[in-house]
Formats: sequence, structure tokens, C-alpha cells
Amino acid sequence: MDPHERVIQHFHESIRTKQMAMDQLASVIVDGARTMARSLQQEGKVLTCGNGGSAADAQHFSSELLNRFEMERPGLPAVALTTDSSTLTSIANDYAYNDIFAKQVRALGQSGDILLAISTSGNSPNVVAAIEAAHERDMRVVALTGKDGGQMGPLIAEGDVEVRVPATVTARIQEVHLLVIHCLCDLIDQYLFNPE
Ligand SMILES: O=C(CO)[C@@H](O)[C@H](O)[C@H](O)[C@H](O)COP(=O)(O)O
Ligand SMILES: [Zn+2]
Repeated sequence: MDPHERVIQHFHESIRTKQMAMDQLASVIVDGARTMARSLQQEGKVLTCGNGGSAADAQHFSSELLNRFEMERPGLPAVALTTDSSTLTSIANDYAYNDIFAKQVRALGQSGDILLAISTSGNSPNVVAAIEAAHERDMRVVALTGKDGGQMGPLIAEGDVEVRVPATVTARIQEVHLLVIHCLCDLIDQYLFNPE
């Protein structure tokens, strides 16, 4: 094992995946940002969820909305459903781990809100359940997925947007998800605060 070579290989694969994603995903990312901006313009909010690295991504996105991305502007309403350990542990303890996001979506979600659902496999049962809960609440879903979209793919309904990264390795998919999140933040700011 040559560690230097392995690092170079990670960079090469990340660059290649981002290039493929750029070619395939630019317009669907624009759709996702437009869907979110429209909701925010109409007093909606964004709820975010995911597991592991995707939980970090969910929090990353919500903090950039609540505070700011690159532009000076008022905070925007977003809630990461991954952060309240009392709520997460009580739902997991009293009901099931699979319900940790769905129960929060049913409590906080209102018609016209957005769920940003992040899963590299599309198969995390708690994220799948959150999408079902969001649809019950008449919310739209912006899903960041990868691989074959997993169980989340078929749940994408009219008005929802799925950004499916064309890759199978979790780390590569996550690296693109972060870039997509920054594109969404930038476009939301443009739609809301710099319209033509
Ligand atoms: O960050 C990583 C791997 O790079 C892990 O923490 C990863 O996010 C976790 O294994 C997740 O549970 C994977 O869930 P998902 O992306 O399939 O929904
Ligand atoms: Zn990771």
C-alpha cells in the first residue's frame, strides 16, 4: 500500500465523480433550489435529515440557511431534525429508531414546507419514513441520493426533486452532496435576494 498513491486515487475519483455529476445534475439542482426558494418565499421552512455523514450534511445546510451562506441577508427558517438528543433518544426508546425523523416531521411540518432528505443509498428506513410523513403533511421533498436511489427513488412524487449522484461509493456520493448543498444555498440566495 502506497499511501501517497491512495490519496491521489481518492482525489482522482472525487474529481471524476464531480465531473459526471456536473454533466448530469445541473438542471435538477436548479429545480431543487427553485422548489426550496418558492417555499421560503411563501413562509415555508426546510426540515433536514440524514444519518452519519448525511446528518452532518443536514446540519450544514440548515446552519447556512439559519445564519448565512456567502451573502449578507436575514436568516432563513430551517430545522435539522438530527440535533436534539432528548427528542431523538426518546422517540427511539419509546417507539423505534426508524421513527426519529418522521415523528418530528409530523410535529413540525406544515403544508408547503420542504423536507431535505439525505441518504447515499436511499435506503435508510428513518429517512424513508420521514419522506412518507412529509407527504402526509403535504410537504415537498428534495432528496439527495446516490447509487440506484434505493427505496427513496420510487417515493419521489410530483413536485418533489431527487438529486441522485451517479456513483456507488458512499464517500464519493457524500462529497458531491456537499457541493450540491452549496449550490442550493447559493441559488436560494440568488432567487430570494438578487432576482433579475
Ligand atoms: O459518513 C459515512 C461514510 O462516509 C457514514 O457515517 C455514513 O453516513 C453512515 O454509515 C450512514 O448510516 C449511511 O446511511 P445512508 O447514506 O445509506 O443513508
Ligand atoms: Zn463520510
